[in-house]
Amino acid sequence: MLEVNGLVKRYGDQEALKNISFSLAGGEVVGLLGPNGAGKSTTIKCIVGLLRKNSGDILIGGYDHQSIEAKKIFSYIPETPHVYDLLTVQEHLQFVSQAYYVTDWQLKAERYLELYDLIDKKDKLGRDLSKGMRQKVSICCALICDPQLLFFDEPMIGLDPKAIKHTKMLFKELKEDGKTILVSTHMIDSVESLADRVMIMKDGNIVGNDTVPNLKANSDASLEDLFLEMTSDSDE
Ligand SMILES: Nc1ncnc2c1ncn2[C@@H]1O[C@H](COP(=O)(O)OP(=O)(O)OP(=O)(O)O)[C@@H](O)[C@H]1O
Repeated sequence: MLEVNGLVKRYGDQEALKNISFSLAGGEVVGLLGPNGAGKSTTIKCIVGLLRKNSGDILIGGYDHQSIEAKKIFSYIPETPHVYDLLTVQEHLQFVSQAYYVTDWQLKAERYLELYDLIDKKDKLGRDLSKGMRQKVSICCALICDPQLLFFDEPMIGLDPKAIKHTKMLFKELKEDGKTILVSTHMIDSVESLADRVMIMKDGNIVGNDTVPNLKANSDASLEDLFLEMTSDSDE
């Protein structure tokens, strides 16, 4: 479903991604972990085409990631949600649905709006939404087009406990439906319970890429301890 080969991204002189390669099979849920500045958001932004890569190949569903065919397959939930100031919550869902030719969007919209306590906010304009509400709208817009592949960049940030609970539930549902998910997060516990595999980044490299049981093999350490060990600087 996703193939990343030799991805390099530089910001000026700084090499934020140092030739990384990985793939996601269809139906896999993969957690992307790493300390602040490790390169998680840069990786996701390069894949979804928001940042121009310096080199490397990225294929989504076998298509170049910049192609329309690839863009039909995935949704992206950014770290910082962007909404349209002058569209209401309901209009966001209608707009995305029409762009993606979703026919039964009203029913789906109702379900997601209800799940995220947005029913009574559906006529509120984007510019009047709180950060958490914007994040909820962003998630609802991504889900309504029923993508095969989803990229979540720290989806829980800004959400209230109820929304976090429902988002975890949605992850389970998406996994059961065979969706492929790459989720960047600092919530190690959630990754441990939901992800088939974990990729750990440090300084623009992938320093760990395996299932949680394999990463833990021959060790009594928790995933959190392993993460801290793999991402520590040797002089610490
Ligand atoms: N627009 C930018 N211009 C210059 N450098 C950038 C830019 N965006 C990110 N970087 C740098 O690239 C590196 C990777 O940043 P990135 O945002 O991908 O990390 P991250 O793993 O997502 O971090 P966090 O957990 O804090 O969100 C960091 O050193 C960061 O300072």
